[in-house]
This record gives sequence, structure tokens and C-alpha cells, in this order.
Amino acid sequence: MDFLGLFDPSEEDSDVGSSSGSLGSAGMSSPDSSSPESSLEESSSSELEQLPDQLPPEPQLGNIEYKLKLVSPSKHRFQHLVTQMKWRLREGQGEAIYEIGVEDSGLMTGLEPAEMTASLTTLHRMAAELGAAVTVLRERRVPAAPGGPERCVSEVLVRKVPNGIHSVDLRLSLTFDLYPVQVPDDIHSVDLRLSLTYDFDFGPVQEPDIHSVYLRLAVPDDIHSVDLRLAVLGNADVGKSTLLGVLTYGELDNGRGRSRLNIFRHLHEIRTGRTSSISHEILGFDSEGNTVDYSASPTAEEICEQSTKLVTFIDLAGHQKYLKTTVLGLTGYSPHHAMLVVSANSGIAGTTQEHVGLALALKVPMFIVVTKIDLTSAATLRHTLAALEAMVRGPGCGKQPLRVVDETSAAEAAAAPSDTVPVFSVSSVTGAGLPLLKKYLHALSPSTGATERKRLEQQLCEFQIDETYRISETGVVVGGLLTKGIITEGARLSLGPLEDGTFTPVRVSTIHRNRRPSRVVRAGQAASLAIDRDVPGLRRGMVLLAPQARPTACIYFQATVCAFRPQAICRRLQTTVHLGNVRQTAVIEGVFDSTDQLPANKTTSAMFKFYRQPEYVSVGDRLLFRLGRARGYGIGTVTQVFPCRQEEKMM
Ligand SMILES: Nc1nc2c(ncn2[C@@H]2O[C@H](COP(=O)(O)OP(=O)(O)OP(=O)(O)O)[C@@H](O)[C@H]2O)c(=O)[nH]1
Repeated sequence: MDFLGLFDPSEEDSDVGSSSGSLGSAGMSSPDSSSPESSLEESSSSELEQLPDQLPPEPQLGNIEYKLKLVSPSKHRFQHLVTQMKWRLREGQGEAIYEIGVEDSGLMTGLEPAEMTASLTTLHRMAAELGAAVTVLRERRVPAAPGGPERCVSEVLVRKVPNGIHSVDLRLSLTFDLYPVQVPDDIHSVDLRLSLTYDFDFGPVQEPDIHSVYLRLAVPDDIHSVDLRLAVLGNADVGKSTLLGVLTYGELDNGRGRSRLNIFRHLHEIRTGRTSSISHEILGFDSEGNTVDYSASPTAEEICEQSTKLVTFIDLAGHQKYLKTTVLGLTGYSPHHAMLVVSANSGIAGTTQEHVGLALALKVPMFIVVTKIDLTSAATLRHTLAALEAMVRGPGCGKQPLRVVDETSAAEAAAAPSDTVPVFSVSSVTGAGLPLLKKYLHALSPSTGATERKRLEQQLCEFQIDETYRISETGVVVGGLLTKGIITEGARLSLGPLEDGTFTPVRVSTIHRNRRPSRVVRAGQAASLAIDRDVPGLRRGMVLLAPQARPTACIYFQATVCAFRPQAICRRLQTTVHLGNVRQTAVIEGVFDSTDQLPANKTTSAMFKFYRQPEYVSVGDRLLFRLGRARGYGIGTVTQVFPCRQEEKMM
């Protein structure tokens, strides 16, 4: 099936990525050797020590494509390959990984140097057709047949700055004599349903029936770059703000806090050297993989303009005192990954384990950056790395550490599944290890599949408000994340809940994404929306919703909950609840099996009541709540929401 003119891998020609052709020397030249069984069969008949490495079979969906070789394809085949690349790029939100020299079964057969060069040339031509850039991430040698030529496998990143291929409905008035169709005199306007392609093309008109004229039209989209949101976690003073300063300002630190001055927002932060608020820092990459930072581009606008990929770091506070801010950053800003910063000197100290627990509970994939290696002896660094790896493998975490030591492991880390935790060692003063970290960030993808993105975009819109501003020329602006649907300029939405639990209509007058004007924002993207009027009581935690959703707020909601360690979860317990961008004190009004000491990880059901005002909550939302002073947290999932009744509305 070809949908939106894009490629469906299930229809792929059987020769794509299969081993037809040239593999006599490896003893695997059978035309159907792409099947795992046949590959295995033939491999076992050849000498065992010649067995090449094996990747998992090629995923049908997603942005990873295996190609055995791409040597001199016919014109027709080339077009097919380009269409397939378009599909893979779409799956990866503008990024695709090509494994060249690998069969569909995952068998790493490898290519001889001449074949590899020819294949990469074809890949460059395919990418050029789509305006995409190609970067070879790594090359791996595979065992050759005895006496045979050397073979290798290449992993290639293809990245395209999306220039907008999205379907739209337009209502156009046409001057009929522009078109070669017979049009009745009394028809003056038509409704046109458009499917999209790159070309501006007025065909094909199937019949002289004006009601079914189809246009194919390129519509510019406002997606300019791949967006990746990273939450920065770690104990106080481990060097988080410094690392961000060095990454985003392109200037090394002096070891006495020079770089972090660029990051701090408040005077007291500069005085104490501690982050207390959430700051957002950006690092761009151009299509060649070079960093775009403040050293060459003086403004954030220019960085956004010149980047094909934009990493937004959400710098969260490390000190225990500001843990609430940290939790808000993790729950409210929906980061794609968490970067846990650990000092090589102090290792797993202070809030480190708590931060790991939060990232795990919220299912945010994590990587670790060990800083200050310039201050640390080799023995201490080894000890810190070993302790971190033991923590990652341990029963509470259950993941696989991957130490990044060279370009190959950096590329491997970026492509690794979410149960892998890459570990980097860097110094913000000498710059050691930073190129590998940047290489990883360049290749790391937001990892929401195209199917999931499309599903979210098709839902009624839901915009979570994280920040509000009043700007003299623009008026009221709300910043936040669109979790569902699509918002376009001029959209009429419901804003709330207000103090009495109601919602009020507003109109979106302008949209900014990545500090630039935009006409549309899609599910998963952060944006600032200017609204047409001031709304009393406007605050973080409110939402903008499609009016058709008939939104309601609630004071009471029920959730299944569990605590990380033995905890009393009982009636009348007061707790701070984090639900997306909502943070409010709530009281537990009832517990299904009330107990003084709920065992760790045992689940129960509890009824919560917001203390201050009604909030917008949906069934299925994940919540995190703080249990008393023992620094314990509970997590849960909302199972039932009780819409506000008149008598429940708060004053
Ligand atoms: N020598 C050396 N010093 C570093 C390095 N990274 C950070 N520092 C120093 O460590 C101190 C603390 O760094 P910060 O970046 O403020 O630490 P933080 O983790 O952001 O602290 P909070 O904001 O409290 O969470 C500063 O004086 C930095 O100059 C490094 O790699 N090497």
C-alpha cells in the first residue's frame, strides 16, 4: 500500500536488501538468503569461524533500514529506493539509519571496498533527491572468507530538514478556464481535497466532473528541525550547569564556575552557585553534524534558523531543596531522554539515586555523563564508573550500561534500545570526551515512531501550559507542550480550568516555535502561543483544549498507586501531586486497603482531592506524588475522574 505517496515496507521488492548477486566468496549467494533460516543454513555449511556478526532482523516499522548493497540500481529501482528512504525518514521524524552490507535477516555479510564505495555513492544520490544529508556513523569490519578480500558494514545516518509534506484541506475559488476540464457555467467554487507531493501539479483530472477535481500541491510546513528534549539531572555541584554552558556556548570552563554564569537565571543563583529554576538551553546541529552554538551564532533565533536538529536541555536543580522543581521538569516538559550528570570525584552521592528513581518511574530513557575527570585520578574514575555500572545493572534499575570510549561506541549508544544506559566521561575544563558526547547527541533521536505521532496528531488538541507571559506588543503569551492534536494560527480553543472549574474561549493569534514565527504546532512539539485576551487567574497547569472535547475539570480523582519503599498511604495524608504540568497539594480522601505501611511496590487504589483549585486530569495520566518528609515518592495512574459539580467548585 502506498499512503500519502509514501512507501510501505511490506511491499518492498524481494531483492531489496537481499543477497542476490555478488556474494559467492562468502558462500551466501542464494537469491532467497534474506530469510533468517536460509542464512543460518548456509552459514552452518561454511566454516564456523567465518560466521559474521548478526543484527536483529530488519524492523518492518521504524527508521532503520538494512541494505546488502546499492550498486548501480536501474532507474526504476532507484526511484523505489528513494521512495523507501522517504518513508524511513518520515518514520524517524527526519532521521533514518541505513546499515549497508547487512541482509534483511540481520546477517552482517559485509561488502568489499569497491562495492561499499558504490553503495554509499548511490545512498548519497538517493538522499540528494530528498534534500537529505548523509553522515557515516561507523564502519565495522566483518570476517572475510579465507584468502578473500576484506569486507565491512557501514552505519549511515540520513537526515532531512523536513520541508513540509502534510495533507491539508483547502477551500479554493478557481477560475475555471485555467483548467482543461468542462465546467458547468453555474458552478463558481469547488471543495478540493488535496493529497500532497513535492510538485505543484494540477493533475490528474480523471473526469470532467468538477466535484471530483484533485489537486496535488506542495504545502510548506513549519517543521524546520528535529527537536530533542533532554532533562538534565544530577546532584548539586556535579557540574550540570557548567557542562550545559560549555556545550551550548562552545567555550571551556575555568574550573571556577565561569561557564555556568551563562545558564543561571536569578541573582540568588549567581550568588549561591545553585540552580533553583528550570532553564532551557539549546544546542543546534547543522545537516553535516557540526554544532551550532552561541560561539558562532549570537542569538537563539539564529541557532534555530541554522540548525537541522535542535537539542533543548531542561536544566533542573540538583539540590535536595529544589527537588520539586526537578520533578516538575521531568513530569511537565515530557523530555525524550534524561542526562544524569555525576561528578567523577564524588560518584553516586546526594540526590543521584533519587533522580535515577524518578527517571525510571517516569519511564524516561537515561544516559550518564561523568564530569570533572580532569580533577580525578585514574583509579577514582575507574571506581566511579564501576559503581555507576553496578547501579545501572542492579535490581532497582535492571538496565545495561554501555561505556562510550570512541566514535563507534558513541554511534552504537545513539542507536541502542532504551534499556541501554550509555556512560560518557568528560571534562568541562579540558574538553576531554565532549566530542563523543556531541556525536551522540547529534545521532540520538526523539524516538516517537511515525505511527504513534500520527495517532497523537489525529486526536483533539491538548496544550499543557508551563509558562505565561505578558508582552507589551503581543499581549498574553502561553508557553508549553502540545501533547495531542494540531494547533494552527487562528484556532479557537477552550482555556482552563478557571478557579470555578469552568473553561473560557480564546483564539490563538500567533504561534512561535523555537523562537520563530510558525503557522502550526503538532503533537509532541513545544511552542509559545499568543492568545487574543487576558484571562484572570491564568497560570501554569492550565490547558488549552479543543472546544469539541467539552472539557471538564475535577477536584476528585482516583488512581492506582504504589510507593518505591514501604510507606504509609492512608486517609487524610497530604501530598504534593505532579500530573503532567500540574503541581498541587492534594489530600488522600480514601484508600482501598488502607494500611499504615504499604509494602514497597504493592499497588492499591486511592482517592485524591485537590486542595486549592480544580485541575484538568484525564484517565490514564501518570502521576507522581511526594510522601512526607522521608523523601519517598509514590507513582500511579489515574483510573477515574469525577468532573466538578457545582457544590464542589472552589472559591
Ligand atoms: N575542574 C573542573 N571543574 C568543573 C567541571 N565541571 C564543573 N566544574 C566546576 O564545578 C563547580 C560546580 O559546577 P555547577 O555547574 O555549578 O554545578 P551544578 O551541578 O549545576 O550545581 P547545581 O546548580 O547546584 O545543581 C563550578 O565551580 C565549576 O567550575 C569540570 O569538568 N572540571
